[in-house]
Amino acid sequence: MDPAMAPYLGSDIMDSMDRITASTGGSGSIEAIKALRAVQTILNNYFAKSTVIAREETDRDFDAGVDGKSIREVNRTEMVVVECQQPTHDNAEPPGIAVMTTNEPPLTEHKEPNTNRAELDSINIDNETGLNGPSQAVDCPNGGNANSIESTTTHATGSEEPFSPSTSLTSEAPIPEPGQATISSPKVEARIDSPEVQPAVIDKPEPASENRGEPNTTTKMKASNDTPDDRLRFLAAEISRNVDSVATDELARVKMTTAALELVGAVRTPADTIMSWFANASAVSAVRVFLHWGVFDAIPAAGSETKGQPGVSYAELADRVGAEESVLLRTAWMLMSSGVLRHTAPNRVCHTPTSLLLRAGGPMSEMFKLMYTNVVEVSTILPAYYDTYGRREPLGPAHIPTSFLAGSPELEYFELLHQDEERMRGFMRAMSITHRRVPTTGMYDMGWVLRRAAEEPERVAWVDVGGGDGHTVKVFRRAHPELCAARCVVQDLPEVLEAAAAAAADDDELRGVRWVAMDFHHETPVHGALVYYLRHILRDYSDPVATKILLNIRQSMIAPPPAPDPATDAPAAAASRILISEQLTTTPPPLYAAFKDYSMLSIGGKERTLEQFAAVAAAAGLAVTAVYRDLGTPHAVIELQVADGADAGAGVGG
Ligand SMILES: C[S@@+](CC[C@H](N)C(=O)[O-])C[C@H]1O[C@@H](n2cnc3c(N)ncnc32)[C@H](O)[C@@H]1O
Repeated sequence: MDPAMAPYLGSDIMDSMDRITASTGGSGSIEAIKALRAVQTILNNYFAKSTVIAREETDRDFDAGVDGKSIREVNRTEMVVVECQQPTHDNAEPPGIAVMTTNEPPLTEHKEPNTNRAELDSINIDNETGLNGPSQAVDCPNGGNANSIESTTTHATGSEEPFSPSTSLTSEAPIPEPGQATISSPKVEARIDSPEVQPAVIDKPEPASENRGEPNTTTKMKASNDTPDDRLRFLAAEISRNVDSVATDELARVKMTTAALELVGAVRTPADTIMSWFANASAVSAVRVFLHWGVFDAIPAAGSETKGQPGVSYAELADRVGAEESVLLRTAWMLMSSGVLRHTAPNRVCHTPTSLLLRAGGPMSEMFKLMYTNVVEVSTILPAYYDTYGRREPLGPAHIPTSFLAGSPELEYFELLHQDEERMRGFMRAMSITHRRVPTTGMYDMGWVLRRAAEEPERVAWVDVGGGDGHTVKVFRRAHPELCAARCVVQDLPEVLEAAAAAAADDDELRGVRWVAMDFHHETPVHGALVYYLRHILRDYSDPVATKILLNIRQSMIAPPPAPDPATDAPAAAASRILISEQLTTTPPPLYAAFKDYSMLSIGGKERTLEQFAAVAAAAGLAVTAVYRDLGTPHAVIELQVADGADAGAGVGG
């Protein structure tokens, strides 16, 4: 897009809005159509820009698998310190008052938020621990054989990450009011990392997309939301404001998408809204058919033009997939009008970045299939499911809608997946692309973990509970090469780890990581680790099941130490912490967050609010001690420790 156009796009919409509100009778709908067109122009320009990004991602995801190094790292964390129910020792914070927030300034290079670089640099690296060694270092204490699986038990349930909503009518972030990513207090006090880091007073910077010498967005927004028309003007301005940075700034992209989609929704008629659901559903249906026929693989990729012509003719394509040309054409039209495929004159069809992601074996194509089953197919039996089990949340882990759909209600979700090896592999592949939409690094302050790992070399530093094929550990170790592989453990079901450990043998980034087979419904075999990391685990389960999983982990944790004993002056072992990396749902959630929660119903899981996480934690004898919230997505890291008075684990060791 020509950047010179940027200032005019917003005013175009605003002019149309003015004309809508000024007009009466029939002309109002004409103006509404003009406004919609203006919004469409914005969206088209936006998607033209995002196409460039998508193409990079397409190549990366498809040709090279997920490459965490090229994932755009945007520092966008807000830390919320919640009421701290413990610990009680001397250097603990007093039981806190709720909700303080910070924003980090955007960074040109990645670092973990709130991490004190100087402090990290001063860590006395012990060569024996491998903490400063090459990332493949395997000679750390507690080191294991990359290919060994250390214990075996069986089975469980789980879920997957829904696919990108970027071209459908969804909103990604919990930003009911775009622009509200900044919190109003000019100075906030943040307890960075209790109990080991002193409280700090931090000046709140403006996020990049708002820091352009324009009037304060939050103030403007509040002033502009008095009437529905003000709201429309605000949304138009919000889109305009973010145009320049949308291709480079993730937060700007999210704000712009959220505002544009809300704007479209606001100027559409209710009947059009209802019909648009079925337009989206038809595109989903067409994708499913084309996946089944192998159409996305039969269209040549860019660069393989025949006789200088892009793509392939409809007749040739129909021939390649064994379909009648007219039915192929009508299905393709559905996808062209949805921006999934591109028509070129006279009778040819080409890939777009979206359709490239749908080629067989790609992680996005696997994600599509998973979501198709869990959302679309499950929807066909949901009324019957509720008639059978009652109109209540599925408690699971068995007797969930997906197992009901499969005709095997007695099975848990992962038992279902394991019945079909290809489906299971597809699930794991789908999980591997969640890092950009569901940030892994960049949210949590890793300072204490790295420091304590150096100070307590006998302890396991990082246990990825339900870590699958280790892709998350990989991403963490790229960001923190000091995190020695042999101090990291990936725990998962035996059947998952068997394949993962074998594949890891050829992967330099995973060499030395320990693989511990287990069933988190029954045990947590690694005791006294610094961190038990649960990414996308609890959301797969109902409250009672999630509580049981946390309870099992608590048995292995070290509780916050009592006050140091002046007689011995022995330094206490750092308390173990659980880090839950998941969506933090707001009430009410925006569309994308609601959709993720709704899709979790299919497997008996749920996305949770902070209060719901705190309740599940409390039932397991744990307390929420900090929350790091991502500003660009609805995701957060919720930190738990053993609550005051609760029994804790068995002590240090592996
Ligand atoms: C939704 S995936 C999340 C994977 C990974 N943590 C991530 O963020 O991509 C759930 C993981 O939990 C594992 N899992 C399911 N049931 C389990 C159980 N009973 N014990 C251990 N792992 C289990 C699955 O194999 C899968 O790897």
